[in-house]
Amino acid sequence: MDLVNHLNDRLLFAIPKKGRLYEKAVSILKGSDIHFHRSQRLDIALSTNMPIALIFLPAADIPMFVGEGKCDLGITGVDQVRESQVDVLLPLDLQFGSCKLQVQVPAQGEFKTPEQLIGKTIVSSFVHLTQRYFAELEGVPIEKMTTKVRFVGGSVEASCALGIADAIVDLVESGETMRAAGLKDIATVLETSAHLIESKNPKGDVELLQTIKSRIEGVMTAQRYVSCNYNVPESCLPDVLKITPGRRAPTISQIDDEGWVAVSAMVERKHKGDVMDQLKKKGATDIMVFEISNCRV
Ligand SMILES: Nc1ncnc2c1ncn2[C@@H]1O[C@H](COP(=O)(O)OP(=O)(O)OP(=O)(O)O)[C@@H](O)[C@H]1O
Ligand SMILES: O=P(O)(O)OC[C@H]1O[C@H](OP(=O)(O)OP(=O)(O)O)[C@H](O)[C@@H]1O
Repeated sequence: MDLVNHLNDRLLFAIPKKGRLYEKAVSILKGSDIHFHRSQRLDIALSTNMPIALIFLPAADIPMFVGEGKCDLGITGVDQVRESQVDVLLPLDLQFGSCKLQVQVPAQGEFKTPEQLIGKTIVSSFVHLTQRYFAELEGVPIEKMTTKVRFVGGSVEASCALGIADAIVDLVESGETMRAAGLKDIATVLETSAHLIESKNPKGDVELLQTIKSRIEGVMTAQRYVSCNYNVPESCLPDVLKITPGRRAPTISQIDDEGWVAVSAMVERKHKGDVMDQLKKKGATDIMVFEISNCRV
């Protein structure tokens, strides 16, 4: 199939081709009912049910493609967007790929603060963010800074042990990689998570773009909330509605039992245990929690 000619009338959506963000990005596409089949080794997949082409790219390259309007939408980390210095919209925090870009030094070494690293050598895959951070620390423009920043594409954590860096700037989530390399963090340059990113000059159909955004927003909401349903004496309503105010408002229905009503409300998944305990104490019965498989908000 001549894939390139099939791209003309499609909205182009850039997806990380591998690494930390890949699985979750693909599961968001699935949750959004964007069907596709990706042939082995091909980095372009045409959606089989929507006029969308998925372009699988390295997470670091996605901001550039979206920033230049070559792709209309993308999924990547805020760290990659800031490092690329491109101007894109960030309409949705996808709430995965959360970590921090941190200044790390040998745990047993002499450096305790980032100021002590002024004039030293720092190794990172994020050279622009590192330069900007140390230039600000020195209070001078990047061209005048004395701190040296060197690029390494991967295994940055080995740089201090190998004698090519006094400190590194790298991503930290659990801290395991950092500790295993004998390093500790002394400052945070940036907090990041995966976001939906959007071109400021989209070439694709704007209505379709809105539909995709709304579907992804629905997937995020479905992941964040559960539906909580219970029966309660009408006299207890003021108390229980304080516990389950819902996203907008709870649904209250009459039931075939004099003086009783049924309540249905969206509850944050992380609070569901507490909410059920509190409802029981305030007189609710038959309390049930259901998964929301999808929704539009
Ligand atoms: N440990 C982590 N925890 C959470 N998110 C992370 C972590 N490491 C990286 N990320 C996020 O995932 C993005 C891609 O990182 P990843 O290491 O998967 O890159 P990659 O595309 O596989 O490239 P590389 O080949 O350079 O490793 C990062 O920019 C960051 O937003
Ligand atoms: O704090 P932690 O939970 O240990 O995570 C941090 C590590 O995760 C990332 O690398 P990744 O494992 O994705 O591999 P990479 O070095 O090939 O990018 C990052 O570059 C760190 O090395």
